[in-house]
Amino acid sequence: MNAHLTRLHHLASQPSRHIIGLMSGTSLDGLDVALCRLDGHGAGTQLVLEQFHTVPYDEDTKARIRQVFAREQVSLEYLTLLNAWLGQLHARAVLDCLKIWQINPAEVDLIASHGQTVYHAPQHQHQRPDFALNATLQIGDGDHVAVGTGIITLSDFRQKHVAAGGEGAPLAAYGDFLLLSSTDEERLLLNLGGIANFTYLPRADGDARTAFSTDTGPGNTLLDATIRAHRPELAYDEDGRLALAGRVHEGLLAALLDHPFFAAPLPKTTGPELFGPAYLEAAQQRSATLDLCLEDMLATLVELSAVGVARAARAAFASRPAPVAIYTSGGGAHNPALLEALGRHLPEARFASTDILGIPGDAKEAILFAVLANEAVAGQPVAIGAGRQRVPAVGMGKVSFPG
Ligand SMILES: Nc1ncnc2c1ncn2[C@@H]1O[C@H](COP(=O)(O)OP(=O)(O)OP(=O)(O)O)[C@@H](O)[C@H]1O
Ligand SMILES: CC(=O)N[C@H]1[C@@H]2OC[C@@H](O2)[C@@H](O)[C@@H]1O[C@H](C)C(=O)O
Repeated sequence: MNAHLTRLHHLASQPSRHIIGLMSGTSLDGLDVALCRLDGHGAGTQLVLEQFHTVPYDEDTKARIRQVFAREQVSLEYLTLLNAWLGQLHARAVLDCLKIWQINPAEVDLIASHGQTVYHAPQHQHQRPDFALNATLQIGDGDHVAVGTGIITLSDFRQKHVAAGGEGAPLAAYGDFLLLSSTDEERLLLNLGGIANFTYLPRADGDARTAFSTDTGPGNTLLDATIRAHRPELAYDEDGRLALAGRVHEGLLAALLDHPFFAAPLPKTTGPELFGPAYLEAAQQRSATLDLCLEDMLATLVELSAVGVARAARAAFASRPAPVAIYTSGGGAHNPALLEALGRHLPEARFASTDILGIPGDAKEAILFAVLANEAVAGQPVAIGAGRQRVPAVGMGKVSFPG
């Protein structure tokens, strides 16, 4: 038998595994690297986050990704080169982290590599009559990560979800369900990344078929793009200072909300392909706000993100406006302006960070891919959301051997 297959077989039968989760999200701020120890699998999964670091992308890396990111037309040569280049970059980032942590790569059992989403195309978004399907593309090939690190790597998690009838996202529900279901309360796990999304978790003794995750609309993506356009020296509106100094422009907000995505049924996914500069400029034109000051723009975009979350949360809890616990994660959870707006739109909710559940908010997405890899190797397809469209019960991740 192939020695790597023997190793994988051995790993699958062990009581615990060391798995590095890698996530590079829509904000292009860097690569999140989470070294996890995962004991057991399925409902018995126990997680210890042993190390976490975000390896920041330098300006050259950001610029390279932006050449293709969410763009309808790109150079095929450039995309091909970037796929390999990013895989190698991610492999080096893992080795750098292991060196800093003084851990031998041989002590790591698996890498779970999300890669970089460069284009997300659910059917409701691309609306092409010649392609009646959902599709999504992540690059930073897993073979390069495996060969570059010498560690067996699982990657390209989203294709199976699409193949089985999903939109390829959000995948958070599968890991959230295993790690964070509670016997005491129903939960929303709200991730405020470039795109905002949440997982609805019924109580652990409740009906697992009702668990699901959905995108809710923009999180930080339009805020970051707006800052970059007005103040190129700033990466984002730190601590929401500029947004807090502005006032919501109701006309612009109404124009932004006048998009079918916000009324579409759950679960749904989206990306910067939709919520990008063209969408924003069209809404500004319709509301005659092309010369709105930066502070008011940001205040309005914060409001948009919060309204998107609140509308989806109310749809998730349609029949029960009961108090609900909302646990935040992702970069937007550090933005007081966004948290203030969310509190106003969901006054019945209790907000806290996922940190108090033992999952640091900045590491959560990388951890979730480690959990998916753990299930792919040692577990079963996670059965949630049965009866809902677009939430297939599948195992996810393709295996790359280092040699
Ligand atoms: N202190 C802060 N104040 C305001 N905003 C912040 C702060 N820290 C982070 N952010 C926001 O969070 C963003 C990064 O978020 P995060 O890393 O969760 O995104 P991502 O994982 O790339 O996105 P996605 O989950 O959509 O893939 C930054 O670009 C910024 O907009
Ligand atoms: C296609 C894609 O990469 N989607 C991301 C993105 O970033 C946030 C949101 O949009 C979410 O749907 C998803 O990531 C998380 C990790 C998920 O799949 O749960």
